[in-house]
Amino acid sequence: MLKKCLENVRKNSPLIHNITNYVTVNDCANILLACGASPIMADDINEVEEITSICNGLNINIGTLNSRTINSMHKAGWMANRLSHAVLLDPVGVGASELRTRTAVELVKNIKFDVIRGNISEIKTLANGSGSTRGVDADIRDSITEENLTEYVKFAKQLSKNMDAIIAISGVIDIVADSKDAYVIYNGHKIMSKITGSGCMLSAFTTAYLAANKDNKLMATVAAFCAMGVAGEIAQKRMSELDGNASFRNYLIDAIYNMTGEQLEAMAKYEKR
Ligand SMILES: Nc1ncnc2c1ncn2[C@@H]1O[C@H](COP(=O)(O)OP(=O)(O)O)[C@@H](O)[C@H]1O
Ligand SMILES: Cc1ncsc1CCOP(=O)(O)O
Ligand SMILES: [Mg+2]
Repeated sequence: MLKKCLENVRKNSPLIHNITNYVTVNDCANILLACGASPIMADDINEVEEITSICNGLNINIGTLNSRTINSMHKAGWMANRLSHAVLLDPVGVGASELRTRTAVELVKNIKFDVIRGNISEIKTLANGSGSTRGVDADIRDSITEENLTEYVKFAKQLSKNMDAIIAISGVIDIVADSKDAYVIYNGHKIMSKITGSGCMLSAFTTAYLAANKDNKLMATVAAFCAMGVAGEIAQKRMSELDGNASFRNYLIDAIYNMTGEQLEAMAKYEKR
């Protein structure tokens, strides 16, 4: 199943429209190319509907939100919904400011998202309308552990029901859930939290998996999460003595570029809950 999802991305080569932040925009473009998809970044109100129309998926990321792009996000989301394209929200830093929180809540209200992908603090904040935050990073006190996993799985399923979207939570342990089923993913490496953009890349990448696997969006999301975690493990193993987070970022993209379906199946560590 994971293999098929990966291969469908290479076969279908979906074009992904990204309205995203200016911090990690280049990494998002490169991870999409690495997996066999194509990126286009566009956020001007006068072109977003046209751009979305020629694409297969839309990735909305509020990382460097500004008043101009909020309207573009709504317009693009509306068009993507109308065309039944895959649509994903990454509520980066929601809770850090009133503008981010209000915008994320409004987006969820007005756009039908297939997947909402964030770290645990972002997802908790979105669920409650407020919450603890460390800017764009998760608050350590929110971490998903073996002890609270059952509780978080229940939370993710309930939130999926409330928001009518797959809830995809990343961190040391990842949870991907719809209202009925949840998958827990154990791949990844702690150095992934030492680069900016691992979450943004995962969101862009997941949008490509959704666009290429429209008949099973839950497993498409699980496959994307496993693949990103596996890539993190491969990239970390490749590091030598003088390598740091900059090399790791490149190795991560390389690992996605070179990943085979067989490798993904062999290295993926996930279970149904
Ligand atoms: N400590 C960790 N151990 C293993 N994987 C991690 C760790 N931290 C982050 N990851 C992985 O990094 C990717 C991005 O997740 P995360 O850091 O939660 O996103 P964000 O950058 O949006 O906060 C995911 O694939 C996640 O599984
Ligand atoms: C640092 C930063 N500031 C605004 S957006 C952004 C990038 C966040 O990327 P990620 O969520 O993938 O760590
Ligand atoms: Mg993030």
